[in-house]
Amino acid sequence: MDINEIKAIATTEYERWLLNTMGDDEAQKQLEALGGNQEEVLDSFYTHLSFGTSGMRGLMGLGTNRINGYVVRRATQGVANYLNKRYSAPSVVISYDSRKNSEFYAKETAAVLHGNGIKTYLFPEITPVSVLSYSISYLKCHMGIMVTASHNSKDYNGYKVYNKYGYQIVGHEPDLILDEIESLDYFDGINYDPSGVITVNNKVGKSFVKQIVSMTTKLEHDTLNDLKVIYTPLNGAGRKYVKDVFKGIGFENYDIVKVQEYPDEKFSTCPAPNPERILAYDQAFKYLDSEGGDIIIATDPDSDRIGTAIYHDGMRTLLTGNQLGILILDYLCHMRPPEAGQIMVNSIVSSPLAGKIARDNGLRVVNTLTGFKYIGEIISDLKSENDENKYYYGFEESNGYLISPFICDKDGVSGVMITLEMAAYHKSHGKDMIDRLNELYDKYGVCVDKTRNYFFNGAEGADKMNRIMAYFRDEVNDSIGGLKIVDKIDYNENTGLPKADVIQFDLEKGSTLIIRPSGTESKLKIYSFEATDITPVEKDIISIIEKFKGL
Ligand SMILES: O=P([O-])(O)O[C@H]1O[C@H](COP(=O)(O)O)[C@@H](O)[C@H](O)[C@H]1O
Ligand SMILES: [Mg+2]
Repeated sequence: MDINEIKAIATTEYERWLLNTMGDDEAQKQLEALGGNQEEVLDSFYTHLSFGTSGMRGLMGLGTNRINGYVVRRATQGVANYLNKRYSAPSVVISYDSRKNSEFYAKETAAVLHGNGIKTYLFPEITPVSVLSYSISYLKCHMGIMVTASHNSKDYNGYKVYNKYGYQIVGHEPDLILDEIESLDYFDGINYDPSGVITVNNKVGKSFVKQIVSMTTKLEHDTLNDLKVIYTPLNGAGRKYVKDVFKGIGFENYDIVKVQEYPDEKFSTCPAPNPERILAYDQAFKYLDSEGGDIIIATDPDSDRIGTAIYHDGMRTLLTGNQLGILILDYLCHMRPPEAGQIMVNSIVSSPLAGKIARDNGLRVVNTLTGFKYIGEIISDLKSENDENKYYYGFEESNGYLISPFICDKDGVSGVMITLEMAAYHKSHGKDMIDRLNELYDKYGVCVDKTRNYFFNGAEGADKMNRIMAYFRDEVNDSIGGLKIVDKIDYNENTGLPKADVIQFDLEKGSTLIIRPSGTESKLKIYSFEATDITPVEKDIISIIEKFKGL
């Protein structure tokens, strides 16, 4: 389809929405405001939101390619139809984070599910997504839904869907649910009944915290409390649970960044509430500068990502998701050595250094595609064979960690606990986290990892990203930036993993480059792992991307 046909479809759909939202004054106002901007109409209506790496996610606003009440209710009606066909008496638990409209969409989701005769539980307040995952088995539900756009900026929202095992839907399930959704209209055939939704009681959360506290590595009280932590929930759902875990393990030496302690739907002091980005630590560093402290720990708004930053040699230093993953692995191996047959699971974009350390400690390493759902699937398979003890640890590059198979999703709350214990342990040996990392580089070889993001907005951006991927797939075969390509893996071919739009280049001198479009944001991600300086490679890649950007 060429761009003019796509524009025509978007305009027709826009006009249909104008007609069908009569009576909804707010929607009419927003649609009319959109009307003057052709590009906005195109982006809002050129496609229907679909399931990406982590559910349905998009900018909030009116349109089929946006998150709004109409899109949420239609998606939920599709989910309800799917569940009612599959189970005789399905039940669902719903949670939400702190962003604008999250509570409203969660309530709309509950009303539609209940309107379809589904037993529906709703958390009474903002709750981490890992608690939602936990609550699915606790409440014996068939599904869980979390309203969140995770770490994205304030204008986004989304809808994560969990299966009855507690990980985000994978394989054919998203397609089956999408088929149901796509057979529906946005304005008709949606059942709705907000009465009779059950409020989740606080036993679930208490049991979750108890589980986490039982996973502590039990440092001496003084060793633990010699570390001063500045914690920021980035205005999200982590605060209450993290505080309860601190209490449970006897940790008192912390401050919470005041301006980020409670929800602020504008994320005024952290416009990018993403623990992967140094910007997110700005307030926490200011706090540390005035109040003192050893490390900063941050969780994202739905509290499944966690990151950490310190002053090292006087410089503000953010650990990458891989570095933190490696340090947690190293610490765990020291405190509770792996048993024979145990596995570490990580994604294909995780640092090869983690694999080296894991193997050296007797672990078997299993790689998955990007998306913690694939790690969750492995845990769930182990559970179904009563083999969950084989799971030792799992992590992914984008700041997701899980130190025990007590749930099937990454968890920021236990992540905070283990990070603080690891840092306290190293402090008691006169080191900070970077010192320990350098020791690991000395032992296993340097592996510098970097993830670069290139944003491409809207319909045209999506098209450009496709063309860039095609270019790397078809045209780049011999060398990049003067380094010879030793091996090239296209994950769209048979690699033993599900097919995915990912290309990996193994270069001479032990470097690796991986390119893929993000499944959660409109951007291309380029990951590099280098044993050597690959600045020329970086330059080459950037010039290719810039060329396409300008086209
Ligand atoms: O947003 P979160 O914290 O749920 O994190 C989500 O996005 C990450 C990055 O995905 P992508 O590279 O496709 O953008 C995934 O690895 C993760 O498993 C997923 O849950
Ligand atoms: Mg998140």
